[in-house]
Amino acid sequence: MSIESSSDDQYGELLAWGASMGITDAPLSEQKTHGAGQIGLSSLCLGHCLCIASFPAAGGRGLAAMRDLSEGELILRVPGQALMSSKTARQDPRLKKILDSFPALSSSQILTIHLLSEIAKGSTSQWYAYLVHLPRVHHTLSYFCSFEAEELQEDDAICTAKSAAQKAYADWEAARPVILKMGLSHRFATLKAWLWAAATVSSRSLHVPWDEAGALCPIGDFFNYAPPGQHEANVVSDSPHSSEKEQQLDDEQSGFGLSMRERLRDGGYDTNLGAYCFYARQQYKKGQQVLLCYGQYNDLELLEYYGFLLPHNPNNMVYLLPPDPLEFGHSNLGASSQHLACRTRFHLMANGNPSFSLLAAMRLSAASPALRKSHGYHALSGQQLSIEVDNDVYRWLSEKCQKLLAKFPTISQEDIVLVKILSACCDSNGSQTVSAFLNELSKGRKPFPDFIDKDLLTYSPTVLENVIKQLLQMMKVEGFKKGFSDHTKIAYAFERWKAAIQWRLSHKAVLERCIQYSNRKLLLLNKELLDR
Ligand SMILES: C[S@@+](CC[C@H](N)C(=O)[O-])C[C@H]1O[C@@H](n2cnc3c(N)ncnc32)[C@H](O)[C@@H]1O
Repeated sequence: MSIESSSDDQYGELLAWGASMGITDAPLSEQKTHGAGQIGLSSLCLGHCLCIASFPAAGGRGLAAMRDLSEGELILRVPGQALMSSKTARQDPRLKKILDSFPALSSSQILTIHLLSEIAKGSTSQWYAYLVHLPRVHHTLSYFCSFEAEELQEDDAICTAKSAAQKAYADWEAARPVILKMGLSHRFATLKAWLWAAATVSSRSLHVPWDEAGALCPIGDFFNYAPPGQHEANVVSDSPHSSEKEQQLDDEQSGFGLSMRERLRDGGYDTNLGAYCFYARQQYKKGQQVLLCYGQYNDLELLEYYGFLLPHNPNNMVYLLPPDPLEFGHSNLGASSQHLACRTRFHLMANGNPSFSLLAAMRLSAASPALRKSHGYHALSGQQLSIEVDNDVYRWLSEKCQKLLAKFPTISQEDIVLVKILSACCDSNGSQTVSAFLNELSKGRKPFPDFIDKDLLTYSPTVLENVIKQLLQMMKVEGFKKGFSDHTKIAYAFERWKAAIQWRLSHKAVLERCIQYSNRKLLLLNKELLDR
């Protein structure tokens, strides 16, 4: 972690602007009221308990604790007047007039247009000091080209990625007349500008009660993400008993849906204070990164809305439809059970265990009609119906996951090697080295230059051959060759490709864990049968 001190030139203007807007990390007791706005004591908005810092392994730029922070402490306030939302969009009389003649635009479209219009104003925008520090690049699913979407390798995920790109395109087409009517220069009306602005809104807006698109929150949007259940992520093991807490989360989520997400957020707009308030979700030591929970997301959602993946996401899941009773040679479920099937969510959790609802549905499907009628309620309360039924359930589950894994065009080892190569390419400073490597590959030579980890050679020749095939296939992708000499373009394309591979790897890992879990269950069940 490197702390970029608050007086650092790079953020000096932003921090001074923040203070002038009333943004502050000072305690409420140190707050002074000055005219209509609330101004912090300092000329800079950070420095009491937070500072901007760099965390290359956990989100890049973020906020660090400048002193020990205690759980629940109020650590940052961003007054309503500093936020950018559809409300402030309508405070611009020109934009308001045009927006009024396009009533079909969604809140997100309005916020995206507002962002583009403020950027077009340059230094005359009231948010200028904030806007110049927005990231230039995003890797959300809306940026994925068809090749990158297909590289997710799983039908639902591919469909999600393609839909995200299509939706971004459709949103742009509908918003373009507004942008043109605003008289913004052509570069603000391009699809490229739209994708960037929409991804900025998606990855940085925070929930506000008055608008479903949320609001852009200067300084508050420097917090990087930690998922709810982070602690469980650290203890995820393949032990069948490690899932109790996750099971609880799963059950609670099924029961309360969105309200669970609400509770897990550690910041929110406080109408009494008229400010977005952020609280420390745990104790932090001086220098530690202070994180925010944006909500509960699985890996695909993180990629879709925020453009990144966590190394271990305790909330990842693989959706899995339960078997039809016919697969066990039984008649169909009755109407009430079918109702259950429609209502509940079936998935494997990050540790590979089936969710409560999936297990219940599998047990009902595997039970004979007579057992289902007499003891079906046991399944609905999470209990075993019989050893034989569980035996069928876990055999089905293990085989199902093996079949799903076999459908993927690459195996996990190949994905791991590809990720290593792509990471090395992205991390390598020398664009020439990367280009030279790709050139050699395209000529049929298969070198592994120095910047690529030598331990790759410990993988089997078949794995390496398949990896080379994948790299060559990617190089044929339209548009890639055009950007061949542009290292930045290649690096971005590699980042997205790497994210797609990492996504499928974590998806496969859940299936692999489920196979191990089911097989362990089968061993235990067989032992129970023998002991009987
Ligand atoms: C609200 S911004 C957080 C601040 C951001 N790092 C910045 O430099 O402005 C959200 C974005 O930060 C990155 N990010 C946040 N948390 C992350 C994490 N735990 N790991 C990797 N990237 C993360 C993602 O790119 C995400 O879209």
